[in-house]
Amino acid sequence: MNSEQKLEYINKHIGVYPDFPKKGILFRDIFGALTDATACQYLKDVLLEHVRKTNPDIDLIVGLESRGFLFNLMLAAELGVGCAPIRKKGKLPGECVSVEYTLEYGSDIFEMQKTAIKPGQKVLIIDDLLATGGSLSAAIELVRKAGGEVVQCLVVMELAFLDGRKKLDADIHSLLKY
Ligand SMILES: O=P(O)(O)OC[C@H]1O[C@H](OP(=O)(O)OP(=O)(O)O)[C@H](O)[C@@H]1O
Ligand SMILES: Nc1ncnc2[nH]cnc12
Ligand SMILES: [Mg+2]
Repeated sequence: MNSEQKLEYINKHIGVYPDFPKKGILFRDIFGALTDATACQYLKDVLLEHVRKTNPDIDLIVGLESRGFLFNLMLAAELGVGCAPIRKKGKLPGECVSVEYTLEYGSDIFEMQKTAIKPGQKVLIIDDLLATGGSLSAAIELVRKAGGEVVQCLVVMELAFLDGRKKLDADIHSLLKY
């Protein structure tokens, strides 16, 4: 099975919920795919294939709470690098950098530990979905504030009609576009 066929299979298993969590939002639920054993395997395959093909020079994977965490340890372990979290406010101990942001259906504060990134480390940021780009934009800012260099941002799904990538000054990659 090639990567396009695997992506088609994954796409069929992603849940689609109108008006969640707010009226007018079409929610794309990655967890819907994860209950299927084959979709789990294919997600791992296509993400790794993508990173190996684009071959970014990276030292660290940074995953966004919470759905980004589904992928950051897996990618880090397979690629032989470390991983670090960006979390919603108040969850991380020690000194943190923080950024307020808005997303498609709300707003929040993201934080990252100052010690998570060694000066100049090259970072790949991973998340499940790019919508308005508010979350990824905040993540890029935090990685830079913490002393890292953003080499690539990777998401499984991109809501391309929202044009979120327009506000992101980094290399953005997505596997499924809507
Ligand atoms: O491009 P944006 O408009 O910023 O939206 C994208 C973000 O929204 C969702 O996360 P959410 O904040 O709902 O939290 P979760 O991952 O903890 O479910 C999704 O997992 C992305 O992280
Ligand atoms: N439409 C959507 N579906 C799932 N997660 C999201 N995060 C922001 N917008 C979203
Ligand atoms: Mg999220």
